[in-house]
Amino acid sequence: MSIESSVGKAFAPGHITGFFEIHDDPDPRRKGSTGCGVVIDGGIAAIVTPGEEKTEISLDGVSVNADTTRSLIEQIVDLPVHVECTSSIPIGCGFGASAAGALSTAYALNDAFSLGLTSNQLVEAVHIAEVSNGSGMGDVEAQYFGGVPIRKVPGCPPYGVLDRVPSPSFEVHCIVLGELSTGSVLNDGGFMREINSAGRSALRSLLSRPTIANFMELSKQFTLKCGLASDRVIDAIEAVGAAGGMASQAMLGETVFACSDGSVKEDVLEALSTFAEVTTYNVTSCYQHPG
Ligand SMILES: Nc1ncnc2c1ncn2[C@@H]1O[C@H](COP(=O)(O)OP(=O)(O)O)[C@@H](O)[C@H]1O
Ligand SMILES: CC(C)(COP(=O)(O)O)[C@@H](O)C(=O)O
Repeated sequence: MSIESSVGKAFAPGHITGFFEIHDDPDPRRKGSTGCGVVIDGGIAAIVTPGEEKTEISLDGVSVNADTTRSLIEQIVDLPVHVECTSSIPIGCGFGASAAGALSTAYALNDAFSLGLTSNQLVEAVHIAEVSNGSGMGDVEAQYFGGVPIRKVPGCPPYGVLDRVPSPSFEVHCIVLGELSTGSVLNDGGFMREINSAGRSALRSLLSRPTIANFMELSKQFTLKCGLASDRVIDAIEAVGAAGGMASQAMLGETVFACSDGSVKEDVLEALSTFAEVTTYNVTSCYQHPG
């Protein structure tokens, strides 16, 4: 395919982190987070074409800086490109949008320009872009792994080690109450001490009982311990609990995510909808119930 006619298209899913711990390292490939979250069917789609004088990125039709995506592009191509992103997740609200935007762009560039890179190589480039911009620490590994990824060892392949909470597909219901900048939290030493100690003990407990119910409970305890939750986030989490469901804060966002047994789903949706509009996503996981 000639450069003039190259078009690449790809989609990458969002990832909601329930709890995490940051591990520093001078090597960006080894720096990252451990923790657990859910990969959802909403995410970011990218269409890539050759650019003219300079690289241009748009998000839902508006021209954006998109520093993480820009650093990713600079690592894998040396010509200007045009990237059109379309998002079905909120940006800056704990859905891993920066990683989803860069990962979909990476796949689309690989396709458009026949770069011949493997998935692991693309994930590595996105991971380096995320870590060096401070926009995420482990979302991209989770997004490429799918389901309910447990990040046991930080970093991109071959350093990071992942596993999954085994579960059939299920729904998560989300409300967004505001934005929270990932960078500002990661740079706050006070928050990070609480986060790291709470994240470490949550991972240990999850590995001794890897179920969705335990993941939700540990995520809630993490939220309460690390001191990031606003009163409204805590009120919404409690309202879901009172309706018979389980909820926690999406890290790092002013967002609440919830799941429930089918029997109380309507009550959980009603409780959440008193705070904000509810969006439901699907989490595809390891296996199906036989019926
Ligand atoms: N391709 C992209 N699509 C959407 N947002 C992107 C993209 N690349 C970088 N970003 C940036 O990512 C930032 C949001 O990331 P962050 O604050 O980590 O929140 P989250 O990842 O939870 O959405 C936004 O400022 C946005 O401009
Ligand atoms: C929690 C966070 C550090 C940030 O997540 P987000 O705000 O969604 O980019 C994530 O990247 C992780 O490593 O778990």
